[in-house]
Amino acid sequence: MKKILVTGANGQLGQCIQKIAPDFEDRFEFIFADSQALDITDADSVSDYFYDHKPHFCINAAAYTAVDLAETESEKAFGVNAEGIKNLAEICAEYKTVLIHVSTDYVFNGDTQISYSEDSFTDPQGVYGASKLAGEELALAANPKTVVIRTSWLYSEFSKNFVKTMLNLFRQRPELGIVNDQFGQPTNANDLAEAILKIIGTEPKVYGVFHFSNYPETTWFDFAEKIAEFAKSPVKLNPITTEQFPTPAKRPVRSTMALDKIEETYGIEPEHWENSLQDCIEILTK
Ligand SMILES: NC(=O)C1=CN([C@@H]2O[C@H](COP(=O)(O)OP(=O)(O)OC[C@H]3O[C@@H](n4cnc5c(N)ncnc54)[C@H](OP(=O)(O)O)[C@@H]3O)[C@@H](O)[C@H]2O)C=CC1
Ligand SMILES: Cc1cn([C@H]2C[C@H](O)[C@@H](COP(=O)(O)OP(=O)(O)O[C@H]3O[C@@H](C)C(=O)[C@@H](O)[C@H]3O)O2)c(=O)[nH]c1=O
Repeated sequence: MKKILVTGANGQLGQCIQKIAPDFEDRFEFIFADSQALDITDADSVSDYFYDHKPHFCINAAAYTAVDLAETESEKAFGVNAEGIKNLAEICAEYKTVLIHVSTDYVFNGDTQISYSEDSFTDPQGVYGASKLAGEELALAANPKTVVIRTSWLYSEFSKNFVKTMLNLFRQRPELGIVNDQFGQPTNANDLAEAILKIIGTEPKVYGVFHFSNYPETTWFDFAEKIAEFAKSPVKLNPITTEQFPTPAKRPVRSTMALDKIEETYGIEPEHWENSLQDCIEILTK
């Protein structure tokens, strides 16, 4: 039976993969490694882990994802998101392991009128995005069998994310200002987990960069409005500008990604973000 190693297994995406793994256990053996079991920045541990387990596939769900904190923790962000990925990709190349690595829409500068394709110009606006871009490049250079999946605005019932932050704030505050001039595509991490396992299930032969998210684009404000509606919250939301909500890291104004390549190559059809959001809110509010 082929083995799938999942790094960063206790993060948001890692937990979504753990949730659906039983559906695939007739075909694959899963090895879930959290940051304690396997620190991807420790090259010797990564090497020992691969020697012990010899996975056929490695899903890298390990990452440094604190967008604002990264501005003052650049070394840490690059340590995990670039050096850590290089360690994984190099060992994957040695064992002929397919690496499925997850990246972000924050590799783009957001200054666009059309959706970004996989080969669009990258120009990250902050340290997090720059570290993720470095990770993509290192992974693709070190291991020819690498699939990089860029996704955006990830949320789920697990870990920390915008949807859970909003639900918490709705309980604490009668009124909130939410930026309405940043556009992107929210993505339920459960849908991403399904997409990744679908790619693995087809024994991937096409490598490189792919985009995956829910669709179509929206703003953080409209996203928050839907969260409030589905959660039946009485909170009052006010649309504000980016200038009215200053943050240490600059976010892209419009990071909407085109999704046709993953559909044409792997038959993965994106879900409307409102449907996927509703599923998540049902779980979080029941
Ligand atoms: N969250 C989002 O909105 C988006 C995320 N992405 C990308 O999707 C992927 C998954 O993100 P998500 O699940 O939300 O991230 P999380 O922050 O929820 O999870 C990341 C996991 O990585 C682990 N980790 C951190 N450092 C190391 C390390 N050195 N070795 C091993 N594990 C480590 C963390 O463990 P611990 O907590 O113990 O440190 C944590 O469990 C990431 O690549 C991210 O960049 C892309 C777009 C949007
Ligand atoms: C909490 C809050 C945020 N905002 C704004 C700030 C920001 O522009 C936007 C999103 O805020 P957050 O900080 O929650 O999201 P952020 O950490 O920027 O989310 C990003 O995470 C990384 C990991 C990714 O890869 C990206 O795809 C994206 O999902 O909402 C408000 O306007 N009002 C609020 O009350």
